[in-house]
Parts: sequence; structure tokens; C-alpha cells
Amino acid sequence: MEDNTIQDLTLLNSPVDQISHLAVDIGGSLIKMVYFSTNREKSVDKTQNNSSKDNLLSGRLYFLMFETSKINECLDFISSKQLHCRGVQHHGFPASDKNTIKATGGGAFKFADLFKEKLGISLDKVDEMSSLVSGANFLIKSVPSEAFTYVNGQRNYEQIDHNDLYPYLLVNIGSGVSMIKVDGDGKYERVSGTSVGGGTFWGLGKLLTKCKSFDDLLEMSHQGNNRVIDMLVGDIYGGSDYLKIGLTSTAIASSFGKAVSEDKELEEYRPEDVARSLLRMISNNIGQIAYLNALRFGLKKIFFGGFFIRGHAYTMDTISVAVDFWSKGEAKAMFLRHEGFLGALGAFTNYQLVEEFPCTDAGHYNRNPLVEDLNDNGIIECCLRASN
Ligand SMILES: Nc1ncnc2c1ncn2[C@@H]1O[C@H](COP(=O)(O)OP(=O)(O)O)[C@@H](O)[C@H]1O
Ligand SMILES: CC(C)(COP(=O)(O)O)[C@@H](O)C(=O)NCCC(=O)O
Repeated sequence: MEDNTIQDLTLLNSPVDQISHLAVDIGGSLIKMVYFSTNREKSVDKTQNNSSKDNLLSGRLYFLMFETSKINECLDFISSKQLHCRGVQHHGFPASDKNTIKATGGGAFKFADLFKEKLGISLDKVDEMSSLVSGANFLIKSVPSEAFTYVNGQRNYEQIDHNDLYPYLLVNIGSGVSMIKVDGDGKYERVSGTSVGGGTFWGLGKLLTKCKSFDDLLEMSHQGNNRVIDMLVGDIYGGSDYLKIGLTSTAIASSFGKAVSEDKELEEYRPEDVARSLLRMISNNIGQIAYLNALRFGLKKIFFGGFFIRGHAYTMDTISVAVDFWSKGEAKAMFLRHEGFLGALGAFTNYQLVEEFPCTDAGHYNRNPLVEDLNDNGIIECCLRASN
């Protein structure tokens, strides 16, 4: 997790950079932060070249995360870098209120007093579902190559037609899972959810494998073989398929089912295999529930977000296969490069700034900013403009 801050320390030490507009999403497991940093010199140049009304600032959006259980590290970081106090005021561009930041997620309620006490700032609360939707709409519509499908181990970046985006299902896999039918900007309904989500994978995985970190658990799952513990259709049908109901012999009939008949203690299973079965069980289940909800409302596009996904190949593959299998190829699972930051970005959009993504130094759109994994350290070059 420390890696997340390295980049920002460099950034914040630069004499010409100014930080403004911090937004936080404090979830059950992780705190996500988004802030804008403008390079003062470049921004002044840009505004001088344009009309006086053109209060455009070029800079970068930065993304950071901390564990919610270590919230004091997050507060110390904000305080040591004075992230909440660095308003920017250029040519009509509004500075953020020094004493207030936008905040979403349950922790915006739970930790409001702590922020006030330790940093002297108030949290301006933005509803979590509304933030997720704003964040997703904004990324899908504004950031080129944000959405992709994952098929046969390949990311295929999708050109989303803005006129054909709605309605879609947004599945946010955080500690728990929320499923939201999105009909437009600010138009949405939370249609379902499940408590079997990222917290379940992380919590059960910790208990069962004694792994030290979430990334260890993911790495273990990468090395494991779920067939050691999962009961397959072939295990029940003597090696045969059951094609009459569409099941091949290798389909999972019962997650963890083999552990029932085998006279083995937990320690006798490789933690890698346990992690793999767990990841497959949870991802499959979420993919299936997502599809059923898409079916309920006739939705063809399903976007998956939340830090559980973490750009992990096996997770995305399992979810994609589940959606494809249950929908018989009718619905598509799509993923987002900034998957974990939907809520934080959504809260950020409440600063009423107009974002233009991405914007190169020359002010031209950069259409090829592909970076494979933007999970924690993604930076987006962009321009901000005051919306009024
Ligand atoms: N470094 C990490 N530490 C803990 N959990 C992580 C980490 N990276 C990914 N995760 C997964 O992401 C989930 C949290 O996702 P997130 O979208 O941040 O939800 P929340 O808003 O509930 O914190 C965890 O439950 C876990 O499955
Ligand atoms: C309560 C929550 C919205 C909180 O969001 P989170 O911190 O998990 O991202 C989420 O955990 C959730 O939707 N849980 C599933 C609850 C249910 O529908 O059964």
C-alpha cells in the first residue's frame, strides 16, 4: 500500500504544482482519494493564450487508497501534505473551500467527527449510490479507452456510443455488492445487492489461507487449482458431461464440495487452491446475480466496478464467463480501468467543475493513453474548467 503514496510525494514536493479539490470515498474496506494537481506555470500559460473568460487549468487527477482500518495513516498523509488546504485561484477558477471536502461512502458518516477533530475539516457528504453513478457515467463518457471487455485473456477496449449508453447495470463490488440500474445522469435505481462480495473474499481468504495481504491472496489464487476442492459435474457423473442441462464435466457443481467427502484438514489443502476456489465461487456468484438483474430489466450492458476486481485476470475472466454463460451470449460484462474510484470520482464531480479528459500539454486530446493497470496509481491528464 505504501507504493500508492510514493508518486504523490514526488508530485507534492514540486514547487510549481498546486493541489486542489480533494474528494474521498470511505468504504467498509478502503479509503479512496482523488485530487487534482495543476502545474501552475503551464496553467498560467494556457490561460494567457486564451480569452480572459477561459479559466482552463491543465493538470492531473491523482488516485490514492488507504485501508479504512488504518484511517489515521490517511489523515496523517492529508495533514502532512496539507491536501485539504491547497486551494487554487487562477483567472476566475474557484478555490475549494479550505475547511470542507467532498466525501462519500459510509465512512463519511462514521468518521466525520474524526476529520473535524484531527484536521479541522468538515465532510460535505455526497450519497454513495449517486457518487458511484456519477463516477461511472463520467469515466465511460469522458475517458477514452476506459471500458473494456475481457475475453480469452484479452482486454478489448470498447468505444462506447454516448447516445446508446443507457440503460445499463452498474455492479459495484466493494466490501459488499450494489447493483444499480442506470438510466441517465442522476437517474438511477439500486435494484439489488449481495453481502457476498469483496469483504467476503478478503475475510474468508484471510481466515482460510493465513495470507498477509489482499495482494498475496490474489497472487495465491493465481497459482491455485480450484478443481482440488470444488466438486465438478464430472466428479458426480463419473467423468461425463451433463449436456442435457448444458453442463460440461468440468463445470463446478458445488464450490468447496470436495472437502465434504475427503477426510482432510484445512492444512492439508494448498492455500493457493483454497484461494482459487474462493475467488471463483464469489466471482461466479456475482456474475450470475448481475446477469439475473440485467435480465429483470432487459439490460444488455453490465459494467463492473469496485476494488475487488483489481484488474485481476482470473476475476474478470470468471465474471465474464458467468455473464456470457447465463445470458447465452446476450449480455456483455464490461470493466473499467478506474474500477475502484467510481465513488471518489463521483464525489469529485460535485465540485461543479467541468472536466475535459484527457488533455495534453498542447491542449489536444490524447487518444492513446493506454496504461494497463491503473488501479491504485492511475493518473489522468485533464483540464478543469469552472462550470459557471
Ligand atoms: N489492498 C487491498 N486491501 C484490502 N482489500 C482490497 C485491496 N485491494 C483490493 N481489495 C478488495 O477490495 C474490496 C474493497 O473494495 P472497495 O471498492 O474499496 O469497497 P469499500 O468501498 O467497501 O471499501 C475489499 O473487500 C477487497 O476484496
Ligand atoms: C452497504 C454498502 C452499500 C456499503 O458499500 P461498500 O462500503 O461495501 O462499498 C454495500 O456493502 C452493499 O451494498 N452491501 C450489500 C447489502 C445487500 O444488498 O444485501
